[in-house]
Amino acid sequence: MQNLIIIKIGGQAIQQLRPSFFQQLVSWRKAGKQLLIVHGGGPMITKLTQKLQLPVHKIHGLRVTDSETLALTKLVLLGDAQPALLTQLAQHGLPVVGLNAADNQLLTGTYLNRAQLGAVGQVTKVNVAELQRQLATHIGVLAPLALTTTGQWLNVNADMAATVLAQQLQAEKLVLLTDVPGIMQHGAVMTTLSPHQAQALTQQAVITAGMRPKVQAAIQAIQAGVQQAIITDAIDQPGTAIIQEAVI
Ligand SMILES: Nc1ncnc2c1ncn2[C@@H]1O[C@H](COP(=O)(O)OP(=O)(O)O)[C@@H](O)[C@H]1O
Ligand SMILES: CC(=O)N[C@@H](CCC(=O)OP(=O)(O)O)C(=O)O
Repeated sequence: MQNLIIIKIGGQAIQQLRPSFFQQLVSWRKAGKQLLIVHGGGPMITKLTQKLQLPVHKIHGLRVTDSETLALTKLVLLGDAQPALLTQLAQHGLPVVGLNAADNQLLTGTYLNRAQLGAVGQVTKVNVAELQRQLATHIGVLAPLALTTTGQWLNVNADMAATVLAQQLQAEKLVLLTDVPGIMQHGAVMTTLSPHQAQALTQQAVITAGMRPKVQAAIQAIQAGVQQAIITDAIDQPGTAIIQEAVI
């Protein structure tokens, strides 16, 4: 889908969307773009987990998800984060549809490392035809959950889910909208980042925590043929563009 833009919105970012975000969506739609939003909700999941005095444990930005945490994750993503986003989009006159893995087997997944991470998954199959049908008329708002072939729910990092979708739907652009203006080094935003630089900065612990899966996801998208992958805090700001390694 050459005219498809996929936007991943982090949980923090959902709560601080600016008027320019909605204006950009309106103008993309006028220009004939199809839009799919993959939403996060990590901070809200953490808040509820802590409120219930359950442990929060992350490994390289991925939430270790036992059965209680999985139940809370589904509750927050489908009962709080997604409706919060749908309401804001609808208030700006945008046609939206809320989606999740269980709608016509939209996202199928497998466990990433069950022994270490519990019910954390990766998306292995996308029901492309169903998504194309929905996106022809609506802005899709999709939760980062997948279902195994035997019907087990999996918690998927939203950046990773957005990337697989960008690959499988052959999106022209992937925007990872977060709470920082881009990848920072020495207090400044890097305008571009290559896979080689990303590896070095991760080893030097400049890129840490939730930025790790985000950067890996953006690299994977570019390497799979998505033309643009951007990490930014505002949809109309350049942020950090992930670029292919220069050929010497
Ligand atoms: N080099 C870096 N540049 C910018 N942010 C970084 C960097 N390394 C780690 N981070 C952290 O990554 C966070 C973004 O990841 P995350 O909290 O998972 O966001 P989101 O919820 O939007 O997916 C930033 O708020 C910041 O704390
Ligand atoms: C496996 C895993 O870590 N899943 C994420 C899913 C939500 C998410 O990615 O939300 P943000 O984009 O707001 O961080 C989590 O449980 O936090």
